[in-house]
Amino acid sequence: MAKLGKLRLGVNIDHVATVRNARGGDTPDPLRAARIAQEAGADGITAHLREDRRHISDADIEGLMEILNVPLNFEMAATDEMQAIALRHKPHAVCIVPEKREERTTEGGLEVAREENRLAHFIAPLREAGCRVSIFIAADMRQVEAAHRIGAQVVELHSGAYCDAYHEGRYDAADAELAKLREMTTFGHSLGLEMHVGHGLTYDTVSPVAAFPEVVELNIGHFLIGEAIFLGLAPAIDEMRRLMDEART
Ligand SMILES: CC(=O)[C@@H](O)[C@H](O)COP(=O)(O)O
Ligand SMILES: NCC(=O)COP(=O)(O)O
Repeated sequence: MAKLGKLRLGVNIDHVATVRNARGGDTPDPLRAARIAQEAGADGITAHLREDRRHISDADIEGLMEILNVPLNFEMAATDEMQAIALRHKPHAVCIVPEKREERTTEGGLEVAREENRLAHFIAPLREAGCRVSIFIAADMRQVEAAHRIGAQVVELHSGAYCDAYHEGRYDAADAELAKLREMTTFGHSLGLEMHVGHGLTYDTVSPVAAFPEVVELNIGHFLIGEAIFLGLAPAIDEMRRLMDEART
């Protein structure tokens, strides 16, 4: 069987900032994590500047723009405040994600189909500024089509439902979620979208997703930062990289 192209690994460093913010000081430093991640072979760094600044801060984004040699994937809600920040920094990629203040994490994908007109106008200046615009959505055909219609270049499919089902032992549901992800990566690719997947991925769940031929990037954070406590960040990334490469063979 032919070997697939190399899959990019974007390391999300949000939860280094979560630990830092638990004490309100400077450590652990997300910028240090980003440096280690890029030295360990991360192909990009992902950071989500939430409206409530619960983890990543404005200063973190500024620092990342200064120090990174790999692309920054800047995750943000579709608000005027975030658009202005993105236009000031012009990161390589901007990923538009849904946000609810009270949620524990990003629970679902963006409702693009319901807000097509507003989102098309929202992303236009980001594209004009040279950012690759990515839309974080559920594996749902209506949303993939809408993301394409509004002019997004990239779609990131939310893998949380698959990972949750797997880790809760609901294997039939996990298989069903995986099948949706598989189908929508093929469909999105057929429309000319660059296909990414992310959220909740772990060593146990990454391989089937990494084997999807049309996927070019996985964004993984919470699990890697957790593993870093036990293994160190570089070895945790190495193991994820190994599993991804193995799945591509
Ligand atoms: C958009 C996404 O899936 C992640 O970047 C996630 O938002 C990380 O931050 P939280 O864990 O605060 O949701
Ligand atoms: N966009 C998903 C992401 O960046 C990482 O999500 P998680 O691995 O922290 O759940």
